Amino acid sequence: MHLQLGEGSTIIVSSPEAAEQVLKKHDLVFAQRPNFYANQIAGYDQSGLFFAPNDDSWRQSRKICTVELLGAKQVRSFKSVREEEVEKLVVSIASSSGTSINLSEKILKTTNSIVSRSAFGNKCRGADDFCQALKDGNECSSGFDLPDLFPSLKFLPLFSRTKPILEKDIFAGGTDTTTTTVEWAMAELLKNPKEMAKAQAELRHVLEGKIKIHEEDTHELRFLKQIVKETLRLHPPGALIPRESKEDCEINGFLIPRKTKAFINLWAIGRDPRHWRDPDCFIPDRFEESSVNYMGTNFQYLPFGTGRRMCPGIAFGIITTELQLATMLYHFNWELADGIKPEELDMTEAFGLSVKRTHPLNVIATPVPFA
Ligand code: HEM
Repeated sequence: MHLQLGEGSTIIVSSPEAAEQVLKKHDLVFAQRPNFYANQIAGYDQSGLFFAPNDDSWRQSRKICTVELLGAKQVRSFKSVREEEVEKLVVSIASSSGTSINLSEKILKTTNSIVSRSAFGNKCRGADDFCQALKDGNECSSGFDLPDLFPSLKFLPLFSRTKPILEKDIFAGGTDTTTTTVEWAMAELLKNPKEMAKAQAELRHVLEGKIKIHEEDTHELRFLKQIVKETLRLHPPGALIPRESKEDCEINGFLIPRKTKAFINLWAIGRDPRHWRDPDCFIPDRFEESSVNYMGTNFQYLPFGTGRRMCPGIAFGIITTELQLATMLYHFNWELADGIKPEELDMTEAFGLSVKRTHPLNVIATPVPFA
């Protein structure tokens, strides 16, 4: 779809086939992000990684990100942080058991603590302000400190330019997307009690009365992993990936001029009826026998994007999501607050940079005695 927005051309890419053209065949042409006015504010004048132009500084930043911060070894090294914060979540939910709680808020706080402790070594000064700012879409006034968690980074060339990434991109990118995923997964499970029961049966069978869930336990949770995949198909937090062409190219017989903005519509791609049976239904089982994965090679399923600008935080995002979900489902039974029936749960999506729920998830949690 072509939109003429002011002087610039914009294309919306809504099919797996067209996404493959843009993100694979013309990957290098579309490795830029558009420089919107909003980016200049939210993206700190393109100084962060997400909105950075495709240049040496971005390459250096990305390397630091993938090797020093978000590589498999680094992600593993933050295991105790994730487990501690998720344990606090359990305590916090248990303290309000039997009464209505705003689960969206609790998930946001937990993810925020996990990401900030991993990125900064301690809880973000003004974490509550930051959570509020994420909810409101405003700028956080508190600012962040970068302690000496990664002292070696200071000696890398361009460190002063990459510092903002550690401070803002990782924090904001990691918190918002992961929170949204956990929240939608819980909402879908509350709306689909059969899937909830199946997930809890798997957990209680695999964990067999364990008091505490460790990250390794999630490896065996096949159905839980399918739930996360299905949630990201229906609710990709970054529903529109922004890219821009750096030179003319041809796609499906159309000339796409230089500086055309392209939005890859992951939301539409994940619900394409030519590729997905009952596309609007939450059916985690569809991934049972499927080889479709997160790695960006299946163009009908791109929740983390693909190519040069693909998300570097997949491992961090997935384990944080899985651990929170597994723990909440294992330790508690869940129902919707205010007498709302599963089929009545409002699933309206809010307008914003990431696709969140319009209404918070108000629930009642009952602790499971054996857990
Ligand atoms: C469920 C969780 C997450 C989802 C669904 C997600 C999704 C995405 C998507 C769709 C993109 C754009 C990719 C493209 O243009 O092809 C992206 C980029 C990015 N993500 Fe994530 N993300 C998640 C978690 C994280 C986490 C935990 C971090 C860091 C801690 C992170 C950091 C980034 C960064 C820095 C970029 C920009 C990469 C670049 O432009 O080179 N993300 N993410």
